[in-house]
Amino acid sequence: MKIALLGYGRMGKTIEKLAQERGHEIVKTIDANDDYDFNGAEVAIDFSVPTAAVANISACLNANVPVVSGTTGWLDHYDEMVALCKKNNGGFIYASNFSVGVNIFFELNKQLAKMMQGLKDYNVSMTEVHHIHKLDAPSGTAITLAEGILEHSDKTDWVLDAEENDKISIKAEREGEVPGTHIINYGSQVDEITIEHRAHNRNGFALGAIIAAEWLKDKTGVYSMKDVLNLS
Ligand SMILES: NC(=O)C1=CN([C@@H]2O[C@H](COP(=O)(O)OP(=O)(O)OC[C@H]3O[C@@H](n4cnc5c(N)ncnc54)[C@H](OP(=O)(O)O)[C@@H]3O)[C@@H](O)[C@H]2O)C=CC1
Ligand SMILES: O=C(O)C1=N[C@H](C(=O)O)C[C@H](O)C1
Repeated sequence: MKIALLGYGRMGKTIEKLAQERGHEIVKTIDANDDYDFNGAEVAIDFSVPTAAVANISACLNANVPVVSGTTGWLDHYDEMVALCKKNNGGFIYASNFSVGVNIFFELNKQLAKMMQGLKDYNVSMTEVHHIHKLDAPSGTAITLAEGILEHSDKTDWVLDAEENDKISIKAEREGEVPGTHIINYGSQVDEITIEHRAHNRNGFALGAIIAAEWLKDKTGVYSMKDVLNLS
């Protein structure tokens, strides 16, 4: 498969290595100020920066190149990208986290939220820990986890680095080179329940994005990682 990489940083380089090991060819890498010549790419993978994602995804869809995006921090514009994909009859997948482990954790989180619904003695909160270079907070994964809890909770929203009774408090910590840790806690006066996902490196995110690209290559439509992994 011929792949174009938008964003050639930590994730772009990890994806390049794993994609080549799977027999794929990186035909183009696009960083800031590079032109959008996709050089015959059959699929594009965008792991860039929050301010570039919309332009990058639009350029792919306008060039009829199916696009997998893992960039976080731009989701206010998600509906616009969905509309553009549909208008162009293109292919598009966004996921806040492409690792198989986190996608299972997303489902576990929803199941736990369902079980805790109505148990007023417990208060839910979340902590995410990432490397000091990360531009956005809270992480995209933390937002997806919060949305999963909100589906089964009396909480009305999430709030970053603050405590409000009717909101899920998300604490964002930045520490060294941590690849990504997400912790959900239900605490009461008598005990607490904690679930945690800890990435050991970036390979899980990268492999998931490549699997998504292999899956999307000949498809049109807007999909999620749940479709790719066939999670019920
Ligand atoms: N969904 C998921 O599974 C995961 C998502 N992410 C997300 O992916 C994104 C990238 O993460 P990471 O690789 O660690 O970040 P990096 O900062 O290492 O890489 C980002 C790259 O994008 C480049 N860039 C800047 N502007 C543009 C532009 N206009 N077009 C194309 N590229 C551009 C940067 O270049 P320069 O340095 O020259 O500015 C840099 O090379 C983040 O949003 C992160 O949150 C990360 C891991 C997993
Ligand atoms: O910036 C990162 O590194 C990561 N970003 C994603 C996010 O914001 O959730 C996924 C992963 O946690 C690593």
